[in-house]
Amino acid sequence: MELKNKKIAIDDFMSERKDVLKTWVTGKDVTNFEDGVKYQSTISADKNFAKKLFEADRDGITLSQPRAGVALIEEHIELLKKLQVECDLLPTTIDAYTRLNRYEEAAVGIQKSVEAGTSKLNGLPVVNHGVAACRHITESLDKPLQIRHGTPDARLLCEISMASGFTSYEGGGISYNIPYAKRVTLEKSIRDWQYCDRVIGLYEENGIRINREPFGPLTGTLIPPFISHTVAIIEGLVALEQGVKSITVGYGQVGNLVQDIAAIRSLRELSHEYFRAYGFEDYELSTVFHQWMGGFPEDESRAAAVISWGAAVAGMSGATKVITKSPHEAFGIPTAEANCQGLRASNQMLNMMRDQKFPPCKDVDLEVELIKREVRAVMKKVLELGNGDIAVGTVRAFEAGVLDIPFAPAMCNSGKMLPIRDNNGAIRVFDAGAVPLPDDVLTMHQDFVAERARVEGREASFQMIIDDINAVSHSKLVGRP
Ligand SMILES: CC[C@H]1O[C@@H](n2cnc3c(N)ncnc32)[C@H](O)[C@@H]1O
Repeated sequence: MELKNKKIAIDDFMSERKDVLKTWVTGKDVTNFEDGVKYQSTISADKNFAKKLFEADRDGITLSQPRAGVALIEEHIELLKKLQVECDLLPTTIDAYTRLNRYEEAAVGIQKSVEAGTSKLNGLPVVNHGVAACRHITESLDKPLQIRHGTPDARLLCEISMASGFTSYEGGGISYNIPYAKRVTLEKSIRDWQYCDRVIGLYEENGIRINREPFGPLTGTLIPPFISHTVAIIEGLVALEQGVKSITVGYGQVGNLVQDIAAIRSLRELSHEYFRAYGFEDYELSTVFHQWMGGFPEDESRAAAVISWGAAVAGMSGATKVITKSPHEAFGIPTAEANCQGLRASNQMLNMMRDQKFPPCKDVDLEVELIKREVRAVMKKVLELGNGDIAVGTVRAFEAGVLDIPFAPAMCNSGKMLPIRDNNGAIRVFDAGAVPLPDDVLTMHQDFVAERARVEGREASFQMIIDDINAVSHSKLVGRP
C-alpha cells in the first residue's frame, strides 16, 4: 500500500467504500451516503458536538463528559438518560469485540445480554445494531453524542455511527493502534483512519460539521506530555488533510499540577503552530483533559479525590472538556449511579474553578518551553524520515524508535523509552531509547531523576518506575520506597 498524507480522491473513496460496507450485513444500511447527510441535517444545532465544543472554547468553559456503553439499545438509552442530567456531552463507548471487527462474537454477546437481562458486553456494538436502532439513541437523548472506542480499523463503525446521528468520533491511526492492538501495522491503521477522516470530510463538504478527537492518553501509563502531544498533532494534521474542520486534541492527566497545566497550554499552542505551518487556518481547535488514566484506589472516597483533583486541574488548565472517571474505576465498568457520582464531583469542582483562573506561573512557563522543545525535536525527525510526508514519517519513526510509546502492546512500537516521575511527580525520561531529544534536554531529565534518587537514597531504577505505576492506587503520586 502506497501510504501518503494526501486527501483521498472521491472516486477512490467511493470504490473503497463498496468493500467497507460489505464487511458486515448492516453496511447495507448506509449504501446511500446522502441518506446519512439528510439524517444529520435533522439533528438540532444544540445536539451538535462540534458546535458545543466551539462555543465552550470561545467562552472559556470546561465541559464534562463520562465514558459509558452497554450491550442493548434500550439499556444504553436508559443509561445515557441518567448521565445526561449530570454532563454536558454524552459518550457511546463501543464494546471490545466491535473494536476488533469481531461482529460474530458481538452478536453472541447481544444474545447473551438479552437472555441475562443485563449487559454482557463492555460497550455498545453499534455495527451489529445498525443505523435504524442507533438513530433511536440519538433521537432519545438531549445532549450531543460521541463514539468512543479503540478500533484500529474503524471504517464501517464510522459509516454507521455518522449515518446514525453521532456528531463526534474519537480515535486515530496511531492512538487506536499502538495502545490497543498487537499485530496491526501502522501503514494499515493510518490508512484506515484516513478513510474515517475522509468520511467526516465528506459530511463537512455536505454542510455537516463532525468533531474528531485523537485519543490523547495512549497507554495512560506515565506518558510524557511531549509523546502524546506529538501523536495528537500528527493525527490532527492527517484529519485536516482529509477535510476535517473540528479537532479536539487530548492529554491524559499525570498528576503534577505544573506539568498538567503546562501540558494543556503547550498542546493548544503547538497544535496551532503545526496546523498553521501546514497551511490550515479554517479549523476549530479544542482540548480535552482526561482524568487520571492509571491505576485507581479501590476505596471510593480516595477514588473520588482522584476524580476531583482531575476536574480541578482540568478547570485550572483551561481545557475545553474533561473526561471523567467514576469511584468504580478500580473494579471495572461503573454503575450508572457511580458514573453520575464521578460527574457530580467533577462538576462541583468545575463550578468552583469557573470564577478563577490559575495565576501566571514561572514554573508553568518553563515546563511549556521544555515540552515545546521536546515536541519540535521529535516532529523535526519524523518529517525528515518521511521526506516531508507526516504519515510516511510516522511509520518510519516508529520503526526507528524515534516515536516510542511507553508500555504499549503493539509489535511495531519499540518500547525502549522509559518514563519515571521526578521528585515533584512530573513525568521525566529515565531512558530515551532512540527518541531524539536534544542533549541539554536529556541532561535536564537526568538531573530531575538524580535529584529524586538522592532524596530517596536509592538508585533510579526500573523498580522506581514500577513504584510510580502503583503509586496512585496506594494513595500517593510519587512511588516512594
Ligand atoms: C479508556 C479506558 C477507560 O474507559 C472506561 N470504560 C471502558 N468501557 C467503559 C464502559 N462501557 N462504561 C464506562 N466506562 C468505560 C474504563 O473504566 C477506563 O477508565
